[in-house]
Order: sequence, then structure tokens, then C-alpha cells
Amino acid sequence: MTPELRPLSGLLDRTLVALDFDGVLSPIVPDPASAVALPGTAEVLTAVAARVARVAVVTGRPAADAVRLGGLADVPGLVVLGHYGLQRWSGGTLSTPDSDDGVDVARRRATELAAARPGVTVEDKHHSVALHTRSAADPAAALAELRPHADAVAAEAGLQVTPGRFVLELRPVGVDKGVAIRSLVAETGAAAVLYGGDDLGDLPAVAAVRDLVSSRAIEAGLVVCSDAEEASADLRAAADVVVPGPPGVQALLRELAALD
Ligand SMILES: O=P(O)(O)OC[C@H]1O[C@H](O[C@H]2O[C@H](CO)[C@@H](O)[C@H](O)[C@H]2O)[C@H](O)[C@@H](O)[C@@H]1O
Repeated sequence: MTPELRPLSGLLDRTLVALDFDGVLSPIVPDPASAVALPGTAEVLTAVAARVARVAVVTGRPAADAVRLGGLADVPGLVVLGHYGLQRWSGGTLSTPDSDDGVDVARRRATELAAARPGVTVEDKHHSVALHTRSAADPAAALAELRPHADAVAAEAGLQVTPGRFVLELRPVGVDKGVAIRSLVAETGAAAVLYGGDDLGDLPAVAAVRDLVSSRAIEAGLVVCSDAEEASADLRAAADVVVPGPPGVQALLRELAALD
């Protein structure tokens, strides 16, 4: 057994399991629209859901997209917080705020930026806009060149920039995965949290888990990094357990579901 899971064994029925989607449940692919969860994901989440207080997916994607791409609609009790917590999906019902007017500005500007840069693409997520550089000749250089332009658009539109794996997201301020984790802990009364992430957007969730433990709001926290060549070095360093990508996450979740 992975020894780091041991502290959760006596707390399992009061544990919140919260997982990022891209890079954690779903292997990274060049086209965001073509991402799907690793086969077996819904089954393992169903097994975990039978043992813990709550299984949640906390993602930068629109919540309904994560449910659809993940094939997750039938996972019992699943909550999906989309757009870093702006949206909530549960039991087939989506709660979503009105779109921020700034997103219209960002969409126009992002489209102009992409049109002038070969390989840069726009993902319109309605409540946010993502500029992807994965298909550029040099994705890292394209991301670096684009960053100040994205910062200027965010300032004009009243949004924030969240960087990720060859992506810059222009999205509303005031919400992040840390806020999302705190809200899930408050509503479930969880005594322990297992959080699985891979990217910079997951760091606020890690900070929330650490803070909840140090303030004794919860008894145990376990941070899992789904590792891959591009996983955030900061997240890898902050994690308690590093596993090899979505297959490693799935194996760890199977162990969790089988804990005594
Ligand atoms: O919070 P997450 O669930 O990790 O979502 C973060 C962003 O992930 C997606 O982009 C990433 O995955 C794509 C598909 O594998 C990949 O092509 C891209 O390079 C990655 O950055 C998604 O497209 C974004 O909307 C999410 O916000």
C-alpha cells in the first residue's frame, strides 16, 4: 500500500476526494476538445465514492464539459466545480452565474492575438477564454511572448490571467481552486482531504489543504501530484505523493477504495 494513504484509513468516510481534470483524470492531448478521461475513470470514482464523504472534480473547464469529456454523469454523488469554482454541477443540474462582460472583451482581443501568431489557438469557454500555445512551433517561447499581451488584455477587461500547461486563461477574479476546496470542506464537514492536481492553477487548492490542516479545521490532508514532463515543478515539490500521470492517479484511487 502507498504509505501516505495510511492517515486517511480511519477517516475515510469523512474524506473529501477532489481531483483536477486535465492531466489528472484525463491525459494531456494537443486539442482541448479531444480530451477524454482515461478509460476506467468513472468506475474508479464510483468505487471511491462508495467509501468517502464526497468525490469532486475541481477544474478550469466548464463543469458540464468535464462531466461530458470524463463520462462522469453517473458517478454517485459527484460534484463538479467548473471554471475554478464559478460553476457547480451535481446530479445533472448546473448552477452557473451570468457571464462577466469582460469575457466579451477578452474573447475579441484573444482572437486578434491568436490570428497574428501561428499555432496559437483560442478556447472560448463562455465564462473565460483560454489562449493555447501547444500547437506553436515553440510552445514555451510562444507562451512567454504572449504573456504580457494577455496581462494587458486582462487589465483592460477586468479579468485575471491564470497560466497553465501551454495555456494562458483569462478569467474572472475572486475565485480559485482554494476557495473551491474550502467551500467543499464546509458543505461536507470533511475531516480529511485528498487533492490531486498537476498544474499551477492547483496551487491555491494545495495552500487551502495545508492551511485547513494547520488551523485544525481538518485532521489530515494529502496532496497528490499527477506527474508528467510538463507538470508544475512547484506542485511536484509541494506534493506528498507523486504518481505517474492519470494511470498513477487511477492506481492510487483504487488503493484508496480498497483501504481497510
Ligand atoms: O483545471 P484543469 O482540469 O486541469 O483544466 C485546466 C485547463 O486544461 C485544459 O488545457 C490543458 O489540457 C488540454 C487537453 O489535454 C491541453 O491541450 C492543453 O495544452 C492544456 O493546457 C483546458 O483546455 C483548459 O480549458 C483548462 O482550463
